[in-house]
Amino acid sequence: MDKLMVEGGHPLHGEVQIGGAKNSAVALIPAALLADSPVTIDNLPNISDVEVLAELVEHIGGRVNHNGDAMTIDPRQVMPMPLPNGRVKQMRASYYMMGAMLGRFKKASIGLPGGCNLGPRPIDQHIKGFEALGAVVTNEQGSIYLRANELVGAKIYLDVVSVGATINIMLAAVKAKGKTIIENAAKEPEIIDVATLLSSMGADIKGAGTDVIRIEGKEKLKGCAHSIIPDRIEAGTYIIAAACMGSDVAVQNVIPDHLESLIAKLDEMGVDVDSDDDAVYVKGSNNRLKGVDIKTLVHPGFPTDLQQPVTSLLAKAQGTSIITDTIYNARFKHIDELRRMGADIKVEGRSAMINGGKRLEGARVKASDLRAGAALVIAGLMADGVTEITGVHHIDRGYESLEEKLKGLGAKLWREKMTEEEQEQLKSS
Ligand SMILES: CC(=O)N[C@H]1[C@@H](OP(=O)(O)OP(=O)(O)OC[C@H]2O[C@@H](n3ccc(=O)[nH]c3=O)[C@H](O)[C@@H]2O)O[C@H](CO)[C@@H](O)[C@@H]1O
Ligand SMILES: C=C(OP(=O)(O)O)C(=O)O
Repeated sequence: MDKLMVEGGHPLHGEVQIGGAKNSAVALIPAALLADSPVTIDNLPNISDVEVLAELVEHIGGRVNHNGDAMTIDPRQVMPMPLPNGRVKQMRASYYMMGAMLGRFKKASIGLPGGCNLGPRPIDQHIKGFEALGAVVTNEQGSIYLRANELVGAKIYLDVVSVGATINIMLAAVKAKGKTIIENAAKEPEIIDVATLLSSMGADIKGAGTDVIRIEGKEKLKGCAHSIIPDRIEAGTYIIAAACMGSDVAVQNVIPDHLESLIAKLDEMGVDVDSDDDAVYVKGSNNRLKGVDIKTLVHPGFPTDLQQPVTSLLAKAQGTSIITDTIYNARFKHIDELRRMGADIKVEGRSAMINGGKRLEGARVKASDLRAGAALVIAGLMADGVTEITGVHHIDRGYESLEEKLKGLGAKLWREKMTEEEQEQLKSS
């Protein structure tokens, strides 16, 4: 087990290239199972969530050829086998195997998904959608069983705007008989990306990216090639790091429109930030950043996945900031760790009150989840001395080549093996 060491105080400058979106990749790989010939996905991020999904696909008979940032999935030999609990629990998006297997075989059995622990993350809306399409869904001893004689299109109103439920229902509905309408659908760019892939496979989907998606089911879908959109959350993380530490940083291969809510908040704080077609340019700032209030919302609002990283920037800004997470009720595990580093932050309910402008000091901290890890890396870049971050496997779920990319910008960070004693301490903490 590794820990990540970050030596603070080194300014960032230069260019960083952003990879493909994790939250697209993890849906596109299961989507490929719906085709009757190979699907090639390009611009795949090199992250552990992608590896785990590829292993799941191979476990049920799929052939996966992973070469750099391209993956070809041959789904022809896939069988409707149960999916092993262990791997499924390592990530959230293994739930997309339900929609894909249901669409293809009219049945699936799969362990309950894992992913970041951010408070309760039910999947009732996914199940509501599958049931509306005609599936019988049962939950037995921690596994979900889905079975349908046939899938028939339906009108489904989501009680909660859910990215996962929207995509999962799309995956099953593209192979259902007749028309499905998803109302109150999520509008994240990754949903459009999944719809683009499915359309290239021959699916008939209209309205992805709006809150009403209309799908006309097809009997057959074919293989195709697809390139993933850039990861707006990875991009946002580097933009925030640059705002904390940058002199002149270009964050390349992004879709700036996907980052509007972040860029607007940075503007409000006094960060010098600019963009063109596929890059965002940040000029770092000194002590003149102003605290701001932020509320996370569904897209196009401020993304919850940047709530934790941006908290580290707000800890630097002068004055008081309040950040409220309306999506998750317990996404604040990074706050105790930031406090260990000297930040002055209080949590009340779904809000964190940040009294900014305090100097941060390197400390031993624990990444409890993916974006908590990102927040701690950013804090470590700003802090005096060395910050030691454990729980690095969370970071590896979603950031490709984090050290290399940050080192390329002038940061100083490295991995060290944890001693047995440290590993024991981590397990019991
Ligand atoms: C793999 C992936 O794409 N993960 C993203 C996806 O997660 P995920 O798809 O899990 O998130 P959802 O959009 O489904 O969840 C949003 C909210 O709805 C609630 N909910 C969701 C489904 C459901 O059936 N019932 C229910 O109550 C959740 O508890 C949460 O409070 O969108 C989240 C919100 O942008 C992001 O933080 C995650 O990075
Ligand atoms: C919450 C996240 O991921 P997941 O849904 O995969 O746990 C995230 O990417 O910030």
